[in-house]
Amino acid sequence: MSLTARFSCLSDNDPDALSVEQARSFIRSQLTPVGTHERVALRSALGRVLASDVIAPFNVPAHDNSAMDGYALRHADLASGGETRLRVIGTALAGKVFAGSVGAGECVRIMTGALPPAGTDTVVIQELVRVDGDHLIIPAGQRAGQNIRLAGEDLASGRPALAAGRLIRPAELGLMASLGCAEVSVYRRLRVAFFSTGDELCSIGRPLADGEVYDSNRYTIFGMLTRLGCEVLDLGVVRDDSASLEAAFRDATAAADVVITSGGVSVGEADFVKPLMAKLGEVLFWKIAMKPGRPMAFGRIGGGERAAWLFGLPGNPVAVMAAFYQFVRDALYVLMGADPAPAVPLLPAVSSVAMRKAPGRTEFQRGIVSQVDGQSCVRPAGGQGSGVLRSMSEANCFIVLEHDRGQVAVGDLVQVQLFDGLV
Ligand SMILES: Nc1nc2c(c(=O)[nH]1)N[C@H]1C(S)=C(S)[C@@H](COP(=O)(O)OP(=O)(O)OC[C@H]3O[C@@H](n4cnc5c(N)ncnc54)[C@H](O)[C@@H]3O)O[C@H]1N2
Ligand code: MOO
Repeated sequence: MSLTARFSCLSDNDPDALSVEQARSFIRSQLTPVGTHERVALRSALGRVLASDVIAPFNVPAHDNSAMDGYALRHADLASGGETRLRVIGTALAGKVFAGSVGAGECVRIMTGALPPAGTDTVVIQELVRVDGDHLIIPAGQRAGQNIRLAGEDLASGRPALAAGRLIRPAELGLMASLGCAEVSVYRRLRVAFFSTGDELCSIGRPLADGEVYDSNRYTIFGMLTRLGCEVLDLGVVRDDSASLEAAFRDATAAADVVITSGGVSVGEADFVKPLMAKLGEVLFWKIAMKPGRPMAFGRIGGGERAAWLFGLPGNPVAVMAAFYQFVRDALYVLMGADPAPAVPLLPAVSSVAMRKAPGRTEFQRGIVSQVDGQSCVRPAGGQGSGVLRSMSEANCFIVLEHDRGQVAVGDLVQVQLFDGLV
């Protein structure tokens, strides 16, 4: 039997295919972070992963301060039932310490963020009070300590504010800035090399010959890797011959932590990729019970110091993206040091159409989720062929039809994965 025949994945219910969950946990079990760290200026840390804990060097907020515009007073001065009349003796502004102290029967106008003057313990918001010349009338029902943010309430001095492994998003940048961090220690960028295989592929910038298609996979892969913050190395289109492919694999392995290929992993005459992967390294699995993205090789290529992780993605343009988002993304996060790797939540939505689905594989349909009468509803975004990039572009989510699920009827609850997050 030829190698390509042994790597076949002909039947929809292939007993050799791993389930999506098995493939995910197997990949996860193989990987550890790349390990090398570097210090970068705070802004350059966006999208990177923290390599060491960030310990708060002081309390945040550093001092008690008012959460509202209003009046700072001594709670003990307030009558237990009915109104209280206090004399206003000055104003406390944010960024300026109020010089005096507040005695019995007195209060101070206070702005949000200002330190409560000595003697005060409570702030009453200005909307609740009446001003009568230099006096203030306060209604009953004020709680001791209300509207005062306490020192250390956000972050306590000496405690970890962020743990190593945290992916740095805008909130983390702001948090570290609030601690005065000008530089942070992050994992080095992951180096990912990729190339496309196939004699029918034409790189953009050249006219198409008969039977050729433009290579779009290198652009989707470039986009997905760049968004993940990887250092990308585009090795172009490699012809379907063993020598060129072997040279490309060696170049990629020498330069990168991860090698991604697209095409040539199925059973066609010219599908040399998998056998070569097996020759140059170790293919750990190559079939997943999913659609699209069924043939996907995962393994290690090269040896010793110069070994790289390998993802041999299928050629079909949507299969590339589905396999990347379902497996490669998480794997790259682990290699980048992210712990836990940021998960993409599965959210419930009501299907507005019937969908054909056979049990025995997980399907990732491209969908459009929208709010109808306060409820999330989803429908497929046009043609679901593995080569139809247009519906991938029009979709805003994957509709995830689980392994054991059969047909979907109108009104059934399904799970969706949104393409875009907020931050
Ligand atoms: N007899 C069988 N045929 C196929 C099977 C199967 O099990 N038995 N599986 C199908 C599935 S599912 C997929 S996915 C593809 C994967 O095959 P390959 O990884 O070998 O991909 P190719 O044959 O090279 O290409 C498939 C398709 O995608 C186009 N393509 C490839 N690379 C690019 C690129 N960089 N940019 C744009 N388009 C690309 C290529 O022209 C083909 O049309 O195999 C099925 N067949
Ligand atoms: O796995 Mo293929 O991706 O169904 O097109």
